[in-house]
Amino acid sequence: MRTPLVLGNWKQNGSLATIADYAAEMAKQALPTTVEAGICPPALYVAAAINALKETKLAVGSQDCSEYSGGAFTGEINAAMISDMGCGYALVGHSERREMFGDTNARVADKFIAVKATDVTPVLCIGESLQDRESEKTFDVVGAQLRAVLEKTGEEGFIGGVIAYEPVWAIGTGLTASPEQAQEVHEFIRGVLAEFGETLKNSTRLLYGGSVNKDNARALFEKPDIDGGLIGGASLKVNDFAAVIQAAG
Ligand SMILES: O=C(CO)COP(=O)(O)O
Repeated sequence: MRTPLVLGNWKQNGSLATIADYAAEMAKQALPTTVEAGICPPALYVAAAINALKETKLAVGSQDCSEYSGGAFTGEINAAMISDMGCGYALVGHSERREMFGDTNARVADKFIAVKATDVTPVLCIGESLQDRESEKTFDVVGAQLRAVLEKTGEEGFIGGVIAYEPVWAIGTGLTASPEQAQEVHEFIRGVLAEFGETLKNSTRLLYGGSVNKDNARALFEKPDIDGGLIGGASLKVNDFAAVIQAAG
């Protein structure tokens, strides 16, 4: 049995004031006890978010993690620091990092391994572009992104990690993959995991991300290989995010 997981990725949004309001409103929401949930605010606000969300069910995560363990890497934050602050999760390989900040498959694998070496759960983000999908390369691209990590970690080194499938064409566009399109790729991902071990295949939680909102979440989460979501825009509004978490229960 895989516990559903819903994470909000705030990207470069939020402030001390919005975090305080958000936490106060979230504390009033009845969230299902059967769902794990959290938000990933900008790194600078992790401490404030952890403190503000104490009275809620929400954990806090990091949006990225350095592949290096420490030293002269200006601007970077390592896995030990993310753990030290009390984060439950760290995203690695988000498409915005891959596209705009040069995160290659090899670097993302090293980031995953760095997070996995701590008590923080790594969330490996993978997904194809519109061009990939139109040229029928979805499985090639997603498979290569996933294998780049699995070939370095093996089953043992991956177990406990989470995968978020986020088709790039569905991120922030309002174009959601249909539940059938998402399920098809999730089933493919589980097939790749099976090449590395049955336990890995059965235990790994697979999240869908890309324009998930309170209206489309339930149909996506009902699919057999979709174990929750990674939510961008809709995670910034308490009522919307709470409804998405409820849809996973
Ligand atoms: O990139 C995403 C989450 O990481 C998805 O963003 P949206 O939900 O805003 O499309």
